[in-house]
This record gives sequence, C-alpha cells and structure tokens, in this order.
Amino acid sequence: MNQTESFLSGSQNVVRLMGYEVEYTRWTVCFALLLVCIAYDQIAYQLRKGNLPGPLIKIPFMGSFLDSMKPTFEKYKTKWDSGPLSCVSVFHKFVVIASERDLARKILNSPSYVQPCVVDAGKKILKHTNWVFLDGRDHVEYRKGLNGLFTTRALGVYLPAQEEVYNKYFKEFLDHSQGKYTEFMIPFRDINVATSCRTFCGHYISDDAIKHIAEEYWNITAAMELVNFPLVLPFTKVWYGIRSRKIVMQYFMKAADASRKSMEAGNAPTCMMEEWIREMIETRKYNNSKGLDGSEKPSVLIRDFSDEEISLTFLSFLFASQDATSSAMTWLFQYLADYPEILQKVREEQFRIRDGDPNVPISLELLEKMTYTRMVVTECLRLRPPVLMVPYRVKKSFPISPEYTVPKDSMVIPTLYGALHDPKVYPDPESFKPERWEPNGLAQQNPKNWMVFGNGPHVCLGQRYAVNHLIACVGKASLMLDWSHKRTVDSDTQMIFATTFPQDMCLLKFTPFNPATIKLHLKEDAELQTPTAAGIPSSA
Ligand code: HEM
Repeated sequence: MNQTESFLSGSQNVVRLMGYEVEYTRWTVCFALLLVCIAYDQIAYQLRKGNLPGPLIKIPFMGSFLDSMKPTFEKYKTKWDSGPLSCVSVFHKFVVIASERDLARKILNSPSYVQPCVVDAGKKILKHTNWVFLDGRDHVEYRKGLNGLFTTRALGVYLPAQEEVYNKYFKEFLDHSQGKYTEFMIPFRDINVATSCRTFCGHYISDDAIKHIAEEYWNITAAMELVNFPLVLPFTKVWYGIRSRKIVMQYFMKAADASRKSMEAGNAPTCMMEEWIREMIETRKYNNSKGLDGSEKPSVLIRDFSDEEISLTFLSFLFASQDATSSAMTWLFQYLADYPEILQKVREEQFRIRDGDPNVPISLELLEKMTYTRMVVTECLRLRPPVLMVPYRVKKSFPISPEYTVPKDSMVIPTLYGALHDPKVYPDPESFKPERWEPNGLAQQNPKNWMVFGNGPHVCLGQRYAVNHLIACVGKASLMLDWSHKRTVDSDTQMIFATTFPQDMCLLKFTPFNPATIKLHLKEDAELQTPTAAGIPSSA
C-alpha cells in the first residue's frame, strides 16, 4: 500500500518532522486541520477586536449567532452601554457597534468608507440591482431622480388617497375591536401597507391585492434579520422572503404599466408612480425639443426609468413604510391612550383648525396648522425610534476614532437610540413630553441629536411623507374614534421585529367618538359637526 492509499483507508502512516518520526491517521489529520481553523478564526477575531468591549473569546465559527437569533432590546442596550464602540462576531462577520451620537454621525457621513448593507439578507431579498444598494455617485444621481416625489406639492397630491384609506381602516379598527381590548399591532401594519400602496400606486392596486401584499410582505420583513443563516436553503426565512418579493413585484409592475399609460394619455397624477412618470415625460419632451416648443424646463431633468426599476424602488419604499411607520403608529396610539390629557389636546387642536367640522378634508394647509399634533408625533418618534440602528458595510479600513480602525469588510452599525435619549438634550429622556418640542426649546436647539431618520447621504427619503402621514392619520382618528389601552407588564417592553413594537402587541379598544363629549375653546359661532366621512355613527 502506498502512503495515499493507507491515508484514505485510515490506517497509520509515519512522517518525518524535524528529525522526529510522527505517526498519523486520516482522523488525526482532520482533527489537526480543525484545530488550525479554530485557531485562525479565534486569532482573526482577537486581532479585529483589539481593545473593544465584546465577547472575550469567539465561540468557534458561529460566534454570537445564537444570541443574534433572538435579539432583544435589553441585549442591545447592554451592548450600547458597554462603550461608545463595541463588537461582536457572527459566523464570518465581524460587527462593530457605535452607540454615541458623534460616532454614529461620523459613520453615516463617511460614504467613502462605508455603504449601507440594510442587513445581510437585504440584497438577496430586495434584489442586488435595487437602487438602495447603489453607492457614491450612482446613488446620488438615482436619488436626485426621486426627490420630486417628496416635494411639498407632491405630498399634497397624495393626501386624498391617504384620507380615503384612513376612513376605510378606522371602520375596520372598530370591527376588529368589537368593544374589547384586542392586539392592534397587525391592524396598524395593515393601515400602513394600505396607505403606502394607495400613495405609491393609486387605484392601480385593488383592495384584495393590498391585503395580499400585506401578507406577502410579512415574509420579507421577517427575513430581514440583522444576521441570517448564510445559505438560502428552501423553506428558510430568506427563501420565503425572495418568493414573496417576486409576488409583490408583479403587482407593482402592473401598476407601473398602467400609470405610464395614464400619464402618456395626459391625465393628472394622483399617486407617486404617476408623479414620477410625469416627470420623466416632461424631461423627455423638453430634451427632444430643447425647449424650442416653449415647454418649461422641469426643475430637475431625470432620465427614463423602466417598469422594473420603478417597481424595485417602490419595493424598497414599502419596506420602509410598512415596517418603520407601523412601529411608530403603534407606539403613537398606545401613548395617546396612556396620556388621555394629551389626546384631548390633540383632539381640541384638530377640531379647532377645522372650525368644529371634522369632515373638512386633510390638506397641506391644515397639516401646517397641526402644531401640537406634530409635537406629539415628534416626541413619540424620539422616545420610541422605530429604527434603532442602521447597518453599514466597511469598504476600506475605517479609522473611526484615534484608537480604533474598523477592518475592511466588517459591518459597522451606528445606533440612533443613544442620541435620541441623551439626557443633556432631552432631560428625563424616558418620559413622554411633547412640550419639549416647543419652538426654541432645548430639543429644537439640538438638531444634531434628531437621528430618527438617520443622517448623511442616505438619510430617509420618505421622512416628510412619513411624519405627515402619522400626523394626518392620528389627527383624523382623534376626530372619529376614541380608544383606550389595557396596560400589561409588557406594554413598555420593546420587542424587536426589524423595528420595535410593544411586547404585548398593543392591546387597544376602539369605540366611535362622540363630538358632543368634547369641551372646546372654539370660536363662539363654531358648531360641532358629526364625523361622516367614515360613516361612523357619532354615538358610542
Ligand atoms: C417613521 C417612519 C420611518 C422611519 C423611522 C425611517 C427611518 C429611516 C432610516 C433610519 C433610514 C436610514 C438612513 C441612513 O442610513 O442614514 C431610512 C432610509 C430610507 N427610508 Fe425611511 N423611515 C421611515 C419611513 C419611510 C417611508 C414612509 C419611506 C418611503 C416612502 C422611506 C424611505 C426610505 C428610503 C428610500 C431610505 C434609503 C435612502 C437612501 O439610501 O438614500 N422611509 N429610513
């Protein structure tokens, strides 16, 4: 038997090492290789870790994978409290977490060192060609083409469709509640998916399709965990997420096609897709005639985008809107029920700006006047920021502080929570105090801490839309509905499902609101009208 044959058969071999004869078998070689890999994995971890707080040793290969499977707010908080920078390793991924405001801002504003990676599974699920993964100049150029969808004028175009959804879903809230305390996390998500779909695609998406999208998109959100099992095996969360993306894309592709036809027929836009396509048509017209036909130069000249590009973009928008906005809305309704005196002030403002008539439709002018409701929404976003952290990938070694350089190919995660709970800027930071947002207050004077929507070149594109939507929705709800909250030991615990939600899923009871119960400081001649838009009877 030669040496190879004896090795394969598992029988003993002898090799000469530094003058010694060493006996070995196939098993001793495998074991030695395993030890070398473990040692390499450990040494690589220790070298990358340096002096950062983090696990003293890495569990061979998988690191903190089991911990990351069930993330809790408390575990994150412990990590943030361990230092301005800390680290963890999961499988091959080395992760650096920045918990302090200035470090977080530095990361978000260093596009030459970092790029967003959403989460590990993001590219697989949202598709690697999705614009959200573009970097540098390509990203800036693409984003320029989207800015027109969020101008004040465009935001005004979407309001009637939004209000239509609120009216429909407020009725569903009553049906869901049936006079009992019921979990409302899912109905809040449903109203946000519906509002988004109507805002994005107008009536090119049916009510049934909206319900289907809401169900499918759940798989997408569920798969967007900070760290996933690296392979896309059948029936894993990522596998289901990819399957759901394909289904949702079909709806968006059809809507994009219909929007294009409507805009080419010269109709006025009613949704975001149409706004975008109208801009493309205007740019094309201007470019073709070089302005010689007297056509006005559009404020931004944008290129043509295909139906696939449009649909992938709205897929990314829907990810943000159904998840982060649902989280914000859940906390908002919960806090308003917990603080009835604040809900009363919101309600008073909402009646006052409508001169006592709750049926006055929501408009941009009306939104401008909702100053107190805006303070309430702002405070809720501060106290319970839906997005706690934003994962970025390190493109080249990143000297984040004088003492530490984040190695290339690591994940670096700026935390938004710390800045938003900084007691120097928000005294008594764990309390819900809308009045801290009064003009010239400490909170307003420290805009650097306002990190709810991130910062830098990737700052949330939909932030004005999101805030307007939350204000409009809760304002309208205060006119048509009354609601109370059943507090449990878990009501204030932040459960992590991509964003944060109350652990007990928010137990609320909705009843119709009777305007006769409100004492207002309205103008003498203002008479209180009964809400009709939702068809909700005025007596409880
Ligand atoms: C309360 C609701 C929302 C919150 C808290 C939120 C928060 C965030 C955060 C923290 C980021 C990352 C920013 C960064 O990396 O610096 C982000 C990005 C983004 N958000 Fe939002 N978001 C919300 C709603 C929305 C909505 C409704 C839309 C779309 C209509 C949207 C569209 C986006 C997009 C497209 C990006 C990526 C921007 C880019 O990479 O250039 N968001 N959002």
